[in-house]
Amino acid sequence: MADTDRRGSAETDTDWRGSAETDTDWRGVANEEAAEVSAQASSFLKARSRALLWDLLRPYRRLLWVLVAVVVVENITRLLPPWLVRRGIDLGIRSLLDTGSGRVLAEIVVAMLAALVTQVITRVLFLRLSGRIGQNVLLELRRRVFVHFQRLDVAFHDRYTSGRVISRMTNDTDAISELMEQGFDGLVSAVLTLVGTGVMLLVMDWRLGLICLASLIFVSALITWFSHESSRTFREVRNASAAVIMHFTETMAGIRAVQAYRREPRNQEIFTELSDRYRAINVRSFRIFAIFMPGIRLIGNVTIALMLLIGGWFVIKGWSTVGVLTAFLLYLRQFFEPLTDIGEFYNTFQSASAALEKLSGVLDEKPGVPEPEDPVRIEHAEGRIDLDGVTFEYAPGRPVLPDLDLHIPAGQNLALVGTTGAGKTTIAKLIARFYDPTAGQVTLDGIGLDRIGDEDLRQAVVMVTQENFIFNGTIADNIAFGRPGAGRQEIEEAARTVGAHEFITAMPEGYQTDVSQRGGRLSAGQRQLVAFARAFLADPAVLILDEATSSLDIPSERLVQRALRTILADRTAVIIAHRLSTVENADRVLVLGEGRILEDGAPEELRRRGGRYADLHKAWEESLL
Ligand SMILES: Nc1ncnc2c1ncn2[C@@H]1O[C@H](COP(=O)(O)OP(=O)(O)OP(=O)(O)O)[C@@H](O)[C@H]1O
Repeated sequence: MADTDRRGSAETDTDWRGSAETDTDWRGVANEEAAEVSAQASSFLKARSRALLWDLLRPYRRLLWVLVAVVVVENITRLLPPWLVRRGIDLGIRSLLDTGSGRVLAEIVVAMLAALVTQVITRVLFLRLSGRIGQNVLLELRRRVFVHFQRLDVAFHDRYTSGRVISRMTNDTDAISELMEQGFDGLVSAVLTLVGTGVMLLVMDWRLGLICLASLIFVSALITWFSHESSRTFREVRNASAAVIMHFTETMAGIRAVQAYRREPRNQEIFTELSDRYRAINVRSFRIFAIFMPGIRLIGNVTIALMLLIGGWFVIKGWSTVGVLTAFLLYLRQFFEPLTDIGEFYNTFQSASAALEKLSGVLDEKPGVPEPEDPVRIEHAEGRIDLDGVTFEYAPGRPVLPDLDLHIPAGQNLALVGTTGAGKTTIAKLIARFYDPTAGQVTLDGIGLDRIGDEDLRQAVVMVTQENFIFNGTIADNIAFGRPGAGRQEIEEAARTVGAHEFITAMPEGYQTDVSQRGGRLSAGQRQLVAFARAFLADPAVLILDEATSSLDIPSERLVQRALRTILADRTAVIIAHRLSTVENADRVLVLGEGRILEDGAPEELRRRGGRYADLHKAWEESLL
C-alpha cells in the first residue's frame, strides 16, 4: 500500500515538474493517473507509445503501404466527379449544343462511372485490409498485455488493483481498436480531401479558390478553441469512465463481503456518484460538440452562399464558366464534410494515445522478482531452506522483518505461530519468492532463490494459500494444475492419498464435474482437499501452507488433518498454523512477534519451557473444552 503512496505522490506532486526529474520518475505505470505532466515527461511518454505502436505495426509494413496506396486511389476517385461535372457542363453539353455530337459527354459519363466503381472497390479493399491489420494488432496487444500482467510480481498486483487491470484490458484496448477502425481512415481521408480539394479549387480558378480558402481562417480559429476545450474534457471523460469500471469490478469481485456487511447501499451511492460524474462530463463534451459541429457547418454554408454570389458575378462578367462554378460548389461540400468529423477523430486520437500511454506503461513495468539470466539448475531439490540476515520492507523505511536468520533442514516440518501481523505470511512469501528480500538472502539447498530458474523453483517450492483457489473447469483439471500433463491415474491417486476420492466420485460427473456448474460447487473443506491433492501431485521438496482459518466440522477436520499428515511427510514444510493439532504434529515451532523469532523449538520442549507458546497452547486447549 505504502508503495502505492510513494508512486502516488510522484503522480501528483511537483516531482513531476521539478528539476530533479529523472527517467525513473515516470517509468512503467508510475505516472498513470497524473493530472498534468511536464513537457519532458510528455515527450518521453509519447515516444514510448509510438515505439509500442510501431512495434505492433512492424510486421504489417508492406500491407500498410498497400493500404496507403488504396486510400490515395480512393481519394483521387473522390476528387474526380466534380471536375468531371465541370467538363461535362463546359465541354460535353457545349459540344452537344454546338455540333449535336454527344461523344464528349458520353466519354465523361463513362469516366464518372469508372471513378465511382473504383471508389467502391477501393473502399471494400480498404475496409477488409484495415480490418485485418487492426484486428491482428489488437490480438498481439492483448496477448502481450495479458502475458505481461501474468509475469508481473505479486508486489505489483498488490498495488495495481484488479479494476485497473480490467480497465486496461477493456477501455484501453477498445480505444485503440477505435483508432484502428476509424481514426486512420478518418485522418488520412480528411487530410487528402482537404489538400486535394484545396489544390483543385486553386487550379480551376485561383481567385475563387483563394476566397474559399479564406474561410479556413475561421475554421482554424474554431478548431483551436475546440481542441483546447476538449483535450481537458476528454481526459476527464476517460478517467471518469475508468473509475466507473473500477468501482464496478471491485464491487463484483468482493460481492460476498459486500453482501455480508450490507455494504450495498453505500456502494450504490458511490456508483451513482461516479456514474453521475461520468454523465456530467459527457454532457459537457456534448456541449462542446454542439458548438463545434454546427459552427463548421455554418462556416461551410456561408462560404457556399458567398461562392454562389461571387461566382455568379464572375460568370456574368465572363471571368469564369458555369461548369467551374458548379464544380466549386460540389467541391466545397466535400471540403467541409471531413472538418465536421475532426472533433470525432480528435476524441479518438486522444483516447487512443492515452490508452497507448497506459498500456506501454504496463508493458514497461519490470517484474520485481526477475528470472535469472543464467539460472542454476536444480532438478531434485533436497529442500533445505536458509534465511540469512533477511530484512524485508513492503514500504521503504518500515521493515516488517528486521534481521531474520532461519535455517530449516531438509524434511523438517516447521509451524509458524504468532500474533496477527507478526510476519508469518511474509516469511512464507519470501520462501516462495513472491518477493525478494530487501537485504540478506533466501537459499534453497544453499543456492540463492534469485539464481534458480522459475520452472525449477516452482517445481521445488509450492505454496498453498488460504483461499484454496479453484479455477473454472473440471475437478480433474483443478488437481492437474499441480503438475500439468499428469495422467488421469496420477490425478486419482493424488486425490485418494489426501482422502478426496470419495467425495469426488460422489459428485454428479465424478472427476469430470465442472466446478463452475450447479452441483459442482465445493465446500470449504472440499476445496482444501482439492488444493492438497494439487500440492501432492506437484510433489515439491518444500511445501508452504497457509492453513485455512475457517474451522470445519469434526469429520471434515479429521479428514483434512489426515490429508495434511500425508502430504507433509518426507518433505520440508513451512506451515502458518491456525490449529493446535497442526502445530503439535510439527517437528518445530517458531513463535514470531514483530518480525522477530521469540521462541524456537520442538512443541513439547516449548510447552515445558513455559513461555508464549505454553500460554498459547493452554489457551488453545481451553478453547477446545
Ligand atoms: N502487501 C503489503 N504491503 C504492505 N504491507 C504489508 C503487505 N502485506 C503485509 N504487510 C504488513 O506486513 C506486516 C506482516 O504481515 P504478514 O501478513 O506477514 O503477517 P502475518 O503474521 O501473516 O499475519 P496474519 O496472521 O494476520 O496473517 C503487517 O504489519 C502488514 O501490515
